[in-house]
Amino acid sequence: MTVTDTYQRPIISLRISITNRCNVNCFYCHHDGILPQKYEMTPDEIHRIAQVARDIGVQKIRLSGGEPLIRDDIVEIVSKISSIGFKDVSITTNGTFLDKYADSLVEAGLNRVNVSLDTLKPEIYRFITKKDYLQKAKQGIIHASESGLYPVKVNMVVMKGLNHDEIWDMFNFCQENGAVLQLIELLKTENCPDNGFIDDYHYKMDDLEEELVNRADKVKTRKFMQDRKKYFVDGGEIEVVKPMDNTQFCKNCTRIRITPEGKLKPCLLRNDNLVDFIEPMRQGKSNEELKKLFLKAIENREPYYDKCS
Ligand SMILES: Nc1nc2c(ncn2[C@@H]2O[C@H](COP(=O)(O)OP(=O)(O)OP(=O)(O)O)[C@@H](O)[C@H]2O)c(=O)[nH]1
Ligand SMILES: C[S@@+](CC[C@H](N)C(=O)[O-])C[C@H]1O[C@@H](n2cnc3c(N)ncnc32)[C@H](O)[C@@H]1O
Ligand code: SF4
Ligand code: SF4
Repeated sequence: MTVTDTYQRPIISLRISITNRCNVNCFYCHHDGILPQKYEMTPDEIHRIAQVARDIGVQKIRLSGGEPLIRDDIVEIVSKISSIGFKDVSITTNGTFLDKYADSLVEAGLNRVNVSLDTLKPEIYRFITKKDYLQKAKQGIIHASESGLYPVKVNMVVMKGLNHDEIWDMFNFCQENGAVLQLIELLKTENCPDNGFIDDYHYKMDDLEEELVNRADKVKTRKFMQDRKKYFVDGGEIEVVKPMDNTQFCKNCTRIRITPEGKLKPCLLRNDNLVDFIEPMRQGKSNEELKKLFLKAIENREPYYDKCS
């Protein structure tokens, strides 16, 4: 059974934000749209949430944050989720702990990772993250590929005047390491730091997409993945994530989220329609009652760039 929202969008994927903590400090970070949090859920609580999600037809789990690999119990969390039997269990990470964890995560049942890396230049990496972890992040990607996680995607937020001239170098790095390149539009959410970064660095991806169309041997549209385009170039793959003002993107959104404090979050860009899940769960509600909370959150879903425009 798959549940569909009032806009006929099937809910296929749950994104669990397991922490808002991070070991780096990217100046543009939207923390997956989540406001500052005091608490984190335990591995058993995360496991139960995933079970209820499975019961309402969710097929894919993504762990994100903050930096998910900052949690000492990350392997236990992945192992508990994987034991449920999802089609796909993945993590989005800055990669700096991947060298340490990749093998244990594979053993725990993780299928794949997206690793965020915006630049191959040490000084730009430091400017973006305030840390000197470029080598660690690159090593994390290399180790992830070698450990059998597949596909490994490299998430590159494209920024005007900062890294937009590095796209093809990054593509070469991905090609060398068997990774897919994912080019992401810089986005502002209500919890983003108010440092004027959009005015300074927002890069319109239109010219780039034109170049990709010309260079690609083949283009695919990922229907249940927000209608995203995937370009096949010189034996490699480049995906483009361009959400801003994109009604097609929201029209094909099939994901729901949960915050580190256990509130169901119907949309990345909103915090006014959350549904508390953890308190009822801690009070001992049955799976049937908890399923209703998922359905309530799904009922709250609206395509953001349709309603707001
Ligand atoms: N507006 C919007 N942007 C999103 C959403 N999900 C992801 N993004 C953007 O896409 C970027 C990449 O997200 P990831 O966590 O790597 O996952 P993904 O690319 O959505 O998922 P896969 O392609 O399945 O690996 C994030 O940085 C967000 O900026 C969403 O639901 N809405
Ligand atoms: C919030 S991070 C959390 C996971 C992990 N710490 C990481 O960096 O991959 C998830 C993704 O969001 C992206 N991201 C963060 N802030 C963004 C913004 N303002 N616009 C677009 N993408 C952003 C990051 O590059 C990363 O790929
Ligand atoms: S690594 Fe991820 S969570 Fe940490 S600051 Fe950067 S984008 Fe945000
Ligand atoms: S409705 Fe649009 S903005 Fe909201 S989570 Fe889905 S794709 Fe993102």
